[in-house]
Parts: sequence; structure tokens; C-alpha cells
Amino acid sequence: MKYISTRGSAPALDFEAVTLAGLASDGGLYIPEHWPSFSEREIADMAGLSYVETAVRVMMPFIGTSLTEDELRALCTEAYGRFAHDAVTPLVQIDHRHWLLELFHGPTLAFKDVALQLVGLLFEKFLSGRDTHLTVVGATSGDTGSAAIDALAGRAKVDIFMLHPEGRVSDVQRRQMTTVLAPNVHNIAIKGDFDQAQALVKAMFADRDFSSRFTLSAVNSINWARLMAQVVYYFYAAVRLGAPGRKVAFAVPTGNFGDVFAGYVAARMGLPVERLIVATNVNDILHRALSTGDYSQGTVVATATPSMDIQVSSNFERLLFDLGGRNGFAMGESMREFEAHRALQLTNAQREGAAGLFTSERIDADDMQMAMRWASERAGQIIDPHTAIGLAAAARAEDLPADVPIVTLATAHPAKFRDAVERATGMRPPIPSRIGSLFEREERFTVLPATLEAVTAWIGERATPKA
Ligand SMILES: Cc1ncc(COP(=O)(O)O)c(C=O)c1O
Ligand SMILES: N[C@@H](CCOP(=O)(O)O)C(=O)O
Repeated sequence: MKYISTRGSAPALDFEAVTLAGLASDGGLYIPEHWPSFSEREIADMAGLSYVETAVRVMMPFIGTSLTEDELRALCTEAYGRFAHDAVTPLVQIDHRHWLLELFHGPTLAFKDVALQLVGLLFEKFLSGRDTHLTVVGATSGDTGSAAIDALAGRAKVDIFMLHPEGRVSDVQRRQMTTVLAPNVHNIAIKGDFDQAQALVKAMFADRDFSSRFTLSAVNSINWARLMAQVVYYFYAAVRLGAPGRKVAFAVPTGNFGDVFAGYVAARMGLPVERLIVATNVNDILHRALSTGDYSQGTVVATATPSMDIQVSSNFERLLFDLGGRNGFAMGESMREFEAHRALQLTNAQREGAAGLFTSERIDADDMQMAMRWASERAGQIIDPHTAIGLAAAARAEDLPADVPIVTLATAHPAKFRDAVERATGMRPPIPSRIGSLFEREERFTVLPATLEAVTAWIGERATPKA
């Protein structure tokens, strides 16, 4: 399997090289040259498989010769052995048609663990035997940071520099990052929002001087390996609910468009997905893009769902590329236009292509709180505010055929957002013992202005230069 850049001028790479590179050298995102697909028979044969075996079946076609099936199985066994639930991503029923897909049983209590536990092991595997030291740079609105730090802390050939927006992540999220004192972990709180952090990461890759001094890599969902690992749970859930004989809809709390793009990939691989419901908070660039074609960046508003406080959704580029005829040069032009004017109009082909599978909903704070109360009163489920954005959007999908189950992705454990949960439901979720004495540990982080100069100077003094 080869991977090509959405912007058309970076070299095509195999899975190993794409995983280590993170971002393409032309600023684009890597995407498989073609979508592998499964027959109905092959999907039916996934019934009853464990999560690890499902993962091996779903991911192997993307991996090509970079790993053997046994090597992939060993990595998945290790990664998913750290989850607190045997099913890894269990389904929980809310009522006759609504389900929650719990993605938060990993070590840092958010869906990011599903991919990042594996990515940490992939880095280690691909770096063994090489004389390379990776400098991972990442941006987080709270969850990617803690999951990536957990996956990479203490690894010999990797340093991680994680940028989060100062004061805009929950206390639990911040402490999950800043109390990890391993020498290869570096937390930077920038004076800005998540979009600025994400733009700084991309600018570090684009900065010729900086990127030539270090072997940069990414742990955000710009890294293809992240998305690949997330495709698995769409198959795992849909097969349990009757696929391929029955179609399934998914409601996905969305920010950077990574999780829902993984659902799109599953559909392209033959999974019978009736609909992907893109649920945004009031930072609604994706809702506007999908409902009116207007992909224009607004100002980020801080909400009770900080992980979705995003107005530039990196992975939307992958969708626009795939729906727009896979024309890398045209895509490169469009993205340069977006970067210059902070606005882009979707073409008819892109709008019509998206409309075949996606709908979108913008959920405000009141509807989010109502969904939290609904889950609690109806099914005794305490859900986190991000999951509630998804569930509120799922509840609006009244036009779906009655026999289609709607699965809301439960993207974080409620304990990560205790204040918001308590405000909505009156209940304060306890912090699971597996994340330990978070509030008693020492924190370490540096505050920097949101400028490329400040960030590259700071990282440049601490990162390991190329040999
Ligand atoms: C808890 C939670 N829910 C939803 C999202 C949005 O997911 P994505 O950025 O893949 O769209 C995030 C952040 O990525 C998150 O941390
Ligand atoms: N919500 C995310 C933002 C980064 O998204 P990613 O999936 O591209 O890593 C976070 O929690 O950090």
C-alpha cells in the first residue's frame, strides 16, 4: 500500500514512512492511494472476533509489507491489553435505537488512547534498528496531549513537545499531561487557542531551517496511523449491531474531523453506514461547511466541550481531496487560498459527495446539558459533555429508517469534565483509580507566546538534532 499527499507534490510513501513522517513534505496529509475494501462475506466473518482480531483484519490492508500479520497482532495485543474493559470499546444501549460506543476505557480516559497506544508502539518498532531520534510536535485541546504523552513517555528514541492552549483545557486534562515528569516529555502552554497551537505545529514542519535540524513527527490526526486505528471500532460496533445485514448510523462529536473521517473510511471499505452525523458545538465551521458549503474560520469560543473548540479541522482536507477527484494540485491551491483568506467554498462535487453520507448538527450548551440529563434519567448513564453533543445530534436524526440503530461515539470519560457534568446532572463523577493521584502530583510546563519564533527557539534548545 502506498500513500499520497492531498497536495500532490510530496513523494508517495509506504506505511512505515508515513507513520514516521506525520505530515507530508508539501504540507498535505497522507491518504491511501486507493481504499481497500471488504466483501459482505468478509464483514460477516468478523462477527464474534475479539477487538484485537478485528483490528488485525481491518488494519492489515493499510500496512502492506511494513509489518507482518503476527507483528501487528502482537502490537495490538499489547496496546489493547492496557484497556480497562475486555471488549476495549464496548457498546451500551440507551433505548430501543440509541447506543453509546464507549471509547474511553484506555489509560487516559478518551478515545485518543485507541489509536495512540498503538502509535507509540509503532514508533518504537519502526525506530528499532535505525539511528534516528524523533522529535514529536503536537497540539492539543486536552485529550490528544495526555494520550500521546502516556504512549510516548520514557521511550528511548522519541521526545514529545505538546502545545496546549493555556487555561482552555480542564484541570484533569492539564494534569494528565503536566504531571508526567519523564525527561522526554515537554509541555508548553501557549497564550492562544487550539487553532493557533495546531497552526504552529504545521508551521514547524514548514519551517525549512527548523525541520532540517530535527526528525519531526506528528501524533495528531494529521498522522495517518491515528485514523487507521480509529476505523477499527466502526467495524467492531457495526458488526455487533447486525452489519453487513443491517445498516448503522453513527453520531460523532467532532472537532478536527479525524474521528468521523475514520467512519468515512470504514464506509469506503464496504461497511454499510447509513449516515455519519457530524455533531459540533457552537464552534461550527464543519456544520456550516456541510450544510451550506461555507468553510470559513470563525473565532474560537471557549465552551464546556473544550476538546471540540476548534475552527480549522485538519482532516476536512482529506475529505475534500477524496470527494474532489483526488486532484492534489487543485487541493494545494484551495488550501493555500484557505490559509490566506481563512475561507473556502466547497465545490458542487464536494457538497454532493458529502451529502450522500454526512449530515451535521450544531449543538448549543442547553441541548448538550439536556442530552446529559436524558442519558442519566433514561439509562442511568453519566456521559461527558462531548458525548452529549453527539447524543443530542443523534436525537435529531428522526428521518432515519426505524430499523437503523444510531451509535453515538462516547469520546471521553465523564471524570475528565467533572464540573460540566455536575452542572448538568448534579452528579460529580469520581476519578477512576487507574489514573491515580492526579491532584497530588507535581506539575511541570512552560508558558510561551503563540509565535513560531518563541516555540521553535524553546524546542530547538531541547530537542535532539539529526545525527
Ligand atoms: C472528547 C473529545 N471528543 C471529540 C473530539 C473531536 O474529535 P475529532 O477532533 O477527531 O473530530 C475530541 C478531540 O479531538 C475529543 O477530545
Ligand atoms: N480534540 C483534540 C484536538 C486535536 O485533535 P487530533 O485528533 O488531531 O489530535 C485534543 O483533544 O487534543
